[in-house]
Amino acid sequence: EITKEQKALTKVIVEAYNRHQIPQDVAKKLLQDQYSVEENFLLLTEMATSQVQVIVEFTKSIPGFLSLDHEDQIALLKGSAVEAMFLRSAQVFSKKMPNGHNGILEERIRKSGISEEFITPMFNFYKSIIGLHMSLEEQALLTAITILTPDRPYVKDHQAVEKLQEPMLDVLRKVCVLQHPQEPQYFARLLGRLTELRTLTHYHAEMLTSWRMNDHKFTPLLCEIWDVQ
Ligand SMILES: Cc1cccc(C)c1-c1noc(C(C)C)c1COc1ccc(-c2ccc3cc(C(=O)O)ncc3c2)cc1
Repeated sequence: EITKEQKALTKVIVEAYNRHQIPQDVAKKLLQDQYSVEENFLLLTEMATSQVQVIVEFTKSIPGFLSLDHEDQIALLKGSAVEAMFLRSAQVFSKKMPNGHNGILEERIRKSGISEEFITPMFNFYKSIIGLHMSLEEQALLTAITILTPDRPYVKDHQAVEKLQEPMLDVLRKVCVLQHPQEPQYFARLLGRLTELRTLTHYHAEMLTSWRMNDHKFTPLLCEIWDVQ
């Protein structure tokens, strides 16, 4: 069923996903005890900056990515960073973190100057992802598939990106059948999450605007990837 090549591809993606993580000293900062809106915003900015670096390194490990047109590489990263971070931060909530990160991360996000109209869809998404109980392979493959979305803005060579994304979709479909035999629609549900992620990217753009209106500062890396300031 799963070919040798597909096994090898999954192994490369899962290893890259495991290798590139937020450094524990950055993650531990979530536990410090200041909980003001300002403090939470600064902490989340630091987490997001570190997470973007992790996503860039993970993306560079995706077979074939570095052979894409360089401007397309940038367009794919800019177009998928927020979605990859939603997926990644969702894993924090679903892993019952030993040091209780998930409750703390949720509390800081809820108190960081994000308006209620975005908080609701955001945590509905988190709930729906957690409810899927994704395996590590599924998380890693879904993140790679999200990054390799051909129809991001400014991508020139759609076909080259499709050629990388399709084998990932094929192996994810087979992994889902193997790991959720009792749920034939599981793969379709996973892809449905990617559609929901697109709407969150739209909300996120508005979140950025409202933060900027209240004169919140971002790091140079976030300004570059999100085209702000
Ligand atoms: C608020 C929001 C929601 C979703 C996506 C984005 C980009 C934003 C968002 N939008 O803007 C911001 C900042 C700039 C205020 C954010 C904040 O993003 C993040 C991104 C990632 C994480 C993150 C990722 C992995 C972790 C691993 C571990 C561990 O393994 O122990 N622990 C903590 C971790 C924290 C937290 C906040």
